Amino acid sequence: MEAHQQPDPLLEGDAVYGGELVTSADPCHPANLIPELCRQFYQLGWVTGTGGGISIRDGDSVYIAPSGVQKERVLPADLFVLALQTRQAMLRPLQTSAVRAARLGLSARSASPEKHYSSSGIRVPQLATFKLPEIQNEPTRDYLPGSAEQAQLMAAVEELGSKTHHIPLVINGKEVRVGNTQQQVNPGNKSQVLCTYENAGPKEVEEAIEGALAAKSMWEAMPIYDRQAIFLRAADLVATKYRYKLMAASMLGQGKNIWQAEIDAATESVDFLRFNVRYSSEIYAQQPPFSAPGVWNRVEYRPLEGFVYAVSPFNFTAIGVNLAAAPALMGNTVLWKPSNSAVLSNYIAYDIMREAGVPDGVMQFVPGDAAAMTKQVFEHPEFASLHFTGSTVVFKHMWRQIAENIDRYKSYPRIVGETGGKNYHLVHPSANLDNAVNCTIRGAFEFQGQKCSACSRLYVPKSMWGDFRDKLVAGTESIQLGPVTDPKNFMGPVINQAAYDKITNYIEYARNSGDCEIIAGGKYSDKDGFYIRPTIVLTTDPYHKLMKEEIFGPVLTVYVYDDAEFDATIDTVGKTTPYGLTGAVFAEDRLAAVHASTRLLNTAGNFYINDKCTGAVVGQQPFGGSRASGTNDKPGSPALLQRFVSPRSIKENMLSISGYTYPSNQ
Ligand SMILES: NC(=O)c1ccc[n+]([C@@H]2O[C@H](COP(=O)([O-])OP(=O)(O)OC[C@H]3O[C@@H](n4cnc5c(N)ncnc54)[C@H](O)[C@@H]3O)[C@@H](O)[C@H]2O)c1
Ligand SMILES: N[C@@H](CCC=O)C(=O)O
Repeated sequence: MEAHQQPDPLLEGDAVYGGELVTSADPCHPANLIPELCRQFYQLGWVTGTGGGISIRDGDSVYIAPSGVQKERVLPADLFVLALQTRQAMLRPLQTSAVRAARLGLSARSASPEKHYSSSGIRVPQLATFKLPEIQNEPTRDYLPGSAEQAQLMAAVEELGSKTHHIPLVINGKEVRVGNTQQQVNPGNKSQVLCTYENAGPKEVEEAIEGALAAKSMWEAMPIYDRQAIFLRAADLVATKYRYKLMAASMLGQGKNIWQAEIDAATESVDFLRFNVRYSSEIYAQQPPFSAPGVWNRVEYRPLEGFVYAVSPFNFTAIGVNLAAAPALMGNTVLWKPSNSAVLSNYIAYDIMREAGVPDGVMQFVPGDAAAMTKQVFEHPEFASLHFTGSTVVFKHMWRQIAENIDRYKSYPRIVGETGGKNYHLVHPSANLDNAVNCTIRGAFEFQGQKCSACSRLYVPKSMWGDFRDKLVAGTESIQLGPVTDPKNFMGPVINQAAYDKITNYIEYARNSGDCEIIAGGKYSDKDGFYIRPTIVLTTDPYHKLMKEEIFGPVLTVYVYDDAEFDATIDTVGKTTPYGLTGAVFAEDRLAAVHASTRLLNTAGNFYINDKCTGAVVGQQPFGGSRASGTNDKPGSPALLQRFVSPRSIKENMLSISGYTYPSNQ
């Protein structure tokens, strides 16, 4: 490096640094950092004096050194500052984050942590151990007829639906239009186009990956309190300013009625954002309980090396929020590919997080061709993690793709996926009948059965079946089905033509099966929207196709067992499907409940006693299943966040040793 002989333009006034103009009066200007750097160099024993100092510009890079320092000791300025601030040597000697980001056209906000985290030159970014605000579940609102909240929500629905929105890609903070667009329609009214959205091609995916990698060093160096503040702010924005807009998009776009939109888009999104913040603090606080005399042991929770790929399903807006936000909170940068059937709500959620302060490049919003984009992402050497929620078949396919690419990767990718279910209600003869019936109607048919947790198989003892059937069928037939814009409707449309065709094929299969009888519903129409009546199938075969496969729609299949066969039925429940997501036992007899709970240990990651098998609440029932239902990493708990960090243990020795021999050598 010949830079020592060059004049130093940065000492002479304004300069471009990290892609942005800084003035020499700015405390973050490299020149103003020199005295502190000299002091640090002195402490490291690299120089004998602390006076003087120069900054050196060499091509794109900026270097800092005290006067007369040996050339090989010179470090890039931004790298050294980072090292001081975070006490980590993030060695990227050839390309500093600032230069890399500047080349990609990112602003210095994404590139130069020292400029944004210090107010007076180099400072330790953490000057206290802060106490978080108290974190509680966001209260649900009732939206009673005639209430102001219902009126405001419906006004938001009206406004959002009054035009076709255009959704861009967002890469490195820039809205990108590629001209290759698709539409998202209202599933309850197919003629209403809610939005057109851009589809990322290979070029945009590459830019999104490179931008995420460039933003990484800035984001991981941001103190956890600042990252937490961003997501707490996002939670508050969802809970207040954007609550109705986000709900309206989930109602119109995903066919949710008011209640279902409230518990998903509003409260669950808020809960994920807030509870994750609390969990991140709990994780950071996990430190070795013991340090030997003269030693300080510490653990740092590093984000993963590389980028995270978040792929979200259509059915929960909140799940999309969590898939992108959870890894980001822990210091990762993320590509978020939303479902084609939920682009509008997911984009609104994304935009809220940007407004809350998520910096450019940290979360890239990239709808697109799922298969092509995923193939490209999985071939990238810095792919660090898949954060997926969706169907089992897609997840298994992705897992195989990752395995095929394993030799390309820098690290073993973390594969996190929550997938399908075939969830059960097992009713014991001692159960409270009305409770079991009503829980089953809700569990099977709310949101049209399009919850991974939805009850889709029911086991009832013969002694109860007469009354049970009457009440179950009467209740189901009384369900109002129609557009979600009418608050009276308990059910709305299923999500799209493919879902409609799949579900109605199952209904027809049952109609034509000798061992099945349709005892409620069975009717459907896709004339205006994708409407399917809640359907109950009674089967005499506990291993019938409809008892085994995920239908993901409003179809419940019932098997009636002999009361004396409760034990055998427990075994049947456990053996019927490859899934293990949710399940419930209904019993007033405590021993029966305990017995079922024990024997069904591995059949459900979320198990309920005398309650429906849906409706897990963040912070209360961490969610997820095992077997074919996923990796059970429990979104809504600290366990999930642990998947997005790679801890580093640090042992610091306070005392020097004076020789290498052991006492026993003497
Ligand atoms: N266990 C859980 O927590 C949970 C929660 C919600 C939904 N789900 C499951 O999700 C499914 C319903 O959601 P969905 O219909 O959106 O699921 P899906 O699997 O069809 O799609 C999920 C995501 O994967 C993408 N995708 C589809 N094909 C792909 C491919 N070949 N390669 C890469 N990506 C691909 C989609 O575009 C979407 O973004 C159900 O099976 C349900 O049980 C599970
Ligand atoms: N968390 C939800 C399910 C999410 C899947 O669709 C529940 O418990 O009902």
